[in-house]
Amino acid sequence: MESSGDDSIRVFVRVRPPDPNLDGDLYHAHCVDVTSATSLSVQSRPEPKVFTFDHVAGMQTTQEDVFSAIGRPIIESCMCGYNGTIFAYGQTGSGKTFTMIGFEYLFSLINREIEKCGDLVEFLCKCSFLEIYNEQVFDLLDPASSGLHIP
Ligand SMILES: Nc1ncnc2c1ncn2[C@@H]1O[C@H](COP(=O)(O)OP(=O)(O)OP(=O)(O)O)[C@@H](O)[C@H]1O
Repeated sequence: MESSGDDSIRVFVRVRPPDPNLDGDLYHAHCVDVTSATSLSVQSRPEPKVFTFDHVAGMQTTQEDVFSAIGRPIIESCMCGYNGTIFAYGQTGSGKTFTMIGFEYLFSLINREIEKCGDLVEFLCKCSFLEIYNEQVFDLLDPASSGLHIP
């Protein structure tokens, strides 16, 4: 999801390629077709169901493509003082972690600002990894975490 510009929430779908370890028929079986840059169709009877989103990225999409479409605009608007959230949602193994990893661009923009402004600016970056599983929130950076309380 992307929050920036005119729309407060944007929904971006990434269709992941099949696991290369799957054997023959399973590898080639699929039930989702990307029909345009904003729609996909899911096989169902009697006819496929079409869903539309702000953006649909097919199996060939690279990390760079996803980053340009989602990460870069959010990071740039954060550097202008706006709040931004990228939230990955999907079933186990659907590629949330794979898609979200990589923070270098944010740090390169911070370094650029520091070089420009020196001591006049200060940046604070915090990072947390949380998992919501079976309606419980886990801190993935704290192995002792056993379900965080939400007030
Ligand atoms: N677009 C992709 N292209 C190639 N491999 C992918 C892609 N997306 C995910 N994978 C691979 O699929 C596996 C599962 O992905 P990942 O761990 O990111 O899923 P997840 O949604 O974070 O799962 P979980 O909810 O269980 O943590 C990993 O081995 C990852 O490398």
